[in-house]
Amino acid sequence: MDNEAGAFYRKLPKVELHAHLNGSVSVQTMEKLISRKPHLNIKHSMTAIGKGQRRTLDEFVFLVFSFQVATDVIREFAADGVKYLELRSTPREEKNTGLTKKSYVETVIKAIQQCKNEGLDIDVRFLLAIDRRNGTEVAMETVELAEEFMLSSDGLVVGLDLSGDPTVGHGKDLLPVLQRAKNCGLKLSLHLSEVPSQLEESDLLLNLPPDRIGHGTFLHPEVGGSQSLVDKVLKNNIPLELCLTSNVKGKTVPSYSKHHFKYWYQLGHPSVICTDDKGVFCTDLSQEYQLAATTFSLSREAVWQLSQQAIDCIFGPEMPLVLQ
Ligand SMILES: CNc1ncnc2c1ncn2[C@@H]1O[C@H](COP(=O)(O)O)[C@@H](O)[C@H]1O
Ligand SMILES: [Zn+2]
Repeated sequence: MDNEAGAFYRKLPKVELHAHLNGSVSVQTMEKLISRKPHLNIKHSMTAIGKGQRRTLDEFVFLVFSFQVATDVIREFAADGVKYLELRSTPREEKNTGLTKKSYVETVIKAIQQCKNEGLDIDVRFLLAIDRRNGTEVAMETVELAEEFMLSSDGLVVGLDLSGDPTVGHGKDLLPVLQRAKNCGLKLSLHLSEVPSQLEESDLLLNLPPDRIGHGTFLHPEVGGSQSLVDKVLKNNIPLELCLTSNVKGKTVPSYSKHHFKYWYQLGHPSVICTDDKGVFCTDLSQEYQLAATTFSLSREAVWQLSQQAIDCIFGPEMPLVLQ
């Protein structure tokens, strides 16, 4: 990376709207936990994400050290010039240790507050994630938890994410749960058409409509989607969260130049550059902006506008700061 350009992207004030907490844990954090807690015999574990084995922190270790892990992740985003961050994570529990889903959410909230108290120049909000692999009942529990925290977290919990293996389950089973969440004021960001041939599911979920779309890789006709799906997205002006490295490394997109960023950006549709899993995919938001700029020949002015436009897509009630 050329230094002057690298500095520009790092200094650029940025908004990150699609970051899974566990997938955002850096190798440095993993190494730190390993060296500080040798008795725990912590190892990196390999997790299948997309079509490959990726390095993530062991689930048990992640849960036990979730406070340190979350503060590290937030500090790293802040150091990368991210001024507003929405983290998403699946509430998890560990019966043997008494860690509950509720205490997990509280821990992440405490980490957010700790970073605020330290005076870090970043505003953080939290989306609870529904893992589609866990079925409708768990999804409903997650919505109830999100409702509870929306009222008790001083506005830190703002919505829900739908994620997990996109080939498992069908969105139609989750419609009532998602509708309920929407009715009570939770914002919805849904992983949609992350893999091909999900036209029916995407169509149903777009009728909600969601407040933002994660990936939307296969919505447009050129890749087997349809014009009517595109029209729904445009009509409802639903922003897309686009993660270049994640999609190329996850092999849902053949190359950077074929990334669907081009399609939506050319339409003038709100397209927000995001990292997805910065730890897993060894990237950061500056790098993603730089990749988008070099791949699609964006001027610095255009890059600036791209990062400014992301402010209109946040779930927080208002942008408490002016990006400048
Ligand atoms: C690469 N594309 C992706 N597609 C779908 N779901 C993904 C994902 N990347 C991550 N996750 C979801 O995020 C969880 C990890 O973060 P948390 O443990 O919840 O913090 C994964 O288990 C998966 O459900
Ligand atoms: Zn994702």
